[in-house]
Amino acid sequence: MKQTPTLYEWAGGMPVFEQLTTMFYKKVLQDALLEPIFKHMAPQHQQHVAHFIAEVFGGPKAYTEAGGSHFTMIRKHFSKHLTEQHRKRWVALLLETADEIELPGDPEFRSAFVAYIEWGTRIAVLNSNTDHIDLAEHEPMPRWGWGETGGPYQP
Ligand code: HEM
Repeated sequence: MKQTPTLYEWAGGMPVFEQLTTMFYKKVLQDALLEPIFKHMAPQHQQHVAHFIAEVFGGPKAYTEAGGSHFTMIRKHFSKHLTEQHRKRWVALLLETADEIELPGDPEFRSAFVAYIEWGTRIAVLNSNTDHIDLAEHEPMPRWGWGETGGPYQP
């Protein structure tokens, strides 16, 4: 039986994730709605986000090995006051970039990719409108695969 690749492998590995975020944040900084939110971001921001998503998709643990965690990432969004408009634009620009860099376009990969982006961005908006969440600091990184979400989140 053929082994199922991780989403990370199927996407093409780390250079692809780094290309995705590099091109994406160039667009973000040219976008009138998003530029004010991101204009002070750290120069390594693109790389951190690439490493974060790559790890979630089954790639190397570059984000956690550099000292990051799910909690660290969530905390970066605190008090940013993101709106649904910001989120929608962020998603649109990311998916546009995915097409431009020819991220795999097969239905299964794109479905899993979009599902994660939809989930992650909604969480970012929620956490950006608070400065406190009940999440343990050692909470494991999310792991995203090819399948269904497995039902609603019930604490
Ligand atoms: C799947 C969705 C998302 C992921 C995985 C993600 C990931 C990250 C990570 C890893 C950081 C920390 C970067 C660093 O340490 O340098 C970060 C920071 C940040 N993110 Fe997100 N993010 C997501 C969605 C969003 C959305 C939808 C927005 C706004 C529309 C947003 C706005 C920001 C901002 C403003 C920062 C701080 C930037 C700064 O350093 O000034 N994020 N995000």
